[in-house]
Amino acid sequence: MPLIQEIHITPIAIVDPPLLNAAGLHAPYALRTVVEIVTDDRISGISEIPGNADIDAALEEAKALLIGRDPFNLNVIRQVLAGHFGTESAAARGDAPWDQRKLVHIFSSVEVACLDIIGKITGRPVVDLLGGKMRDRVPFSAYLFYKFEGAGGPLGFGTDPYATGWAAARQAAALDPESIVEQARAMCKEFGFQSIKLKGGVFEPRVEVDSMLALHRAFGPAVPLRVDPNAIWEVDTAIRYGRELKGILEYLEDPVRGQENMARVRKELGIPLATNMCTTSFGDIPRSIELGSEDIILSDHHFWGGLRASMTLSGICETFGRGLSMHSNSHLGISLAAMVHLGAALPGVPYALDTHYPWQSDEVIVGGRIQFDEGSVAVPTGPGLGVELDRAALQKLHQNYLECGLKKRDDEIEMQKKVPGWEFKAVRW
Ligand SMILES: O=C([O-])[C@@H](O)[C@@H](O)[C@H](O)[C@@H](O)C(=O)[O-]
Ligand SMILES: [Mg+2]
Repeated sequence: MPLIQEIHITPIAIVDPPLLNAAGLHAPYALRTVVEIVTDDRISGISEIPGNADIDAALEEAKALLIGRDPFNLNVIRQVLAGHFGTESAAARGDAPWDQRKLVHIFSSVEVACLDIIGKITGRPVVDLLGGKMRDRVPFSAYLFYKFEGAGGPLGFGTDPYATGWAAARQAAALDPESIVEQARAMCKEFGFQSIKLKGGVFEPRVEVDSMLALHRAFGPAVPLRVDPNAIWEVDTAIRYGRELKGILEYLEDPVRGQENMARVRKELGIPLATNMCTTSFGDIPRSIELGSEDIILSDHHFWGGLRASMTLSGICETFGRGLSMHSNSHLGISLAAMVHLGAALPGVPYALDTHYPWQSDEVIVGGRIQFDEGSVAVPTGPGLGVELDRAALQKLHQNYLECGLKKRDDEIEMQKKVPGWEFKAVRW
């Protein structure tokens, strides 16, 4: 029986453009942590999670609980980690209840790396360990951002992996409806996406609704649209502007903060609401059902405690008539591969999944960037995740981490560097 012998935790910094959101501005680097677990018979499994020095320290602490354990026994591993880190309540997590949870992040990183090991031992792809493949290709959506001009990182994108207009469009500023339409055209041309999401919460709702109307005019009714103001609107604002968007949106994502407010907007508007901010853990489900706070839960295996937990969530969604899709943050190919295995195992994928991947240019896997074909990614067929760590790239990206000085994501501070005095407001309009 193979046992966990080594755990390597490597924080990395990847170039990220100056993207805008309700919390402020993306820093020139986004942080990720790559975890590698090695068994005593030298089988290695990998995973990638959002980077944060506190989570990295907790992962270091978890090592002692994990070394010597059977990577196949994920149930015991989770129980041991839960016993140590506890389950943090939403109340304890304050204003951002979806974030900063040690247990979900740590277990997700350990689970994905162990599934990679199990896949390599059994010779099966991770999707098979999740119950088997329902589709060969997983569809993703274009993910547009208002942004300042520039590419991020002091060296810019370096050798840009994208040859088409996307390389230029990714550098261009996008601060109004016209430039958002241009960004959408370039991104869809490069990746073949067939649905479009706009990250909102940046400008006053009038501008953002006009951007959605411009996208609708440019792409027509066949391309599903979504907008995500990251819960920065008042209930009345969401209802007023939501009415204008009725008929052109596939769903409206987190227009307002909290399950009660989401339920009020949903009842009033009658258009599907999606969330990755109000129902964000299993503990939130009973209240979500009671109130009817959303139609679609945007899962994320990094935030819901792994791939198998996301399968469990899918069953709950099916039982209670909720849709399920996927949320994303800035990420590389290890996370994308895990998302694709999960997306292939889900019983249905009625909505194209979110991914920030087009905004990144770095990669940490052998063979470079994962390819999209007509907006979809083919499910890797090799054993485990089907992607291998590029150790030279890992070292380079770790060096970026050491040099960039960032220890956690803070979009508010980044925005203040551009706009002195700018302050985050949980609800702005
Ligand atoms: O990267 C961003 O700016 C996004 O706003 C991200 O932080 C969100 O978590 C996410 O993409 C979302 O759908 O809310
Ligand atoms: Mg969202």
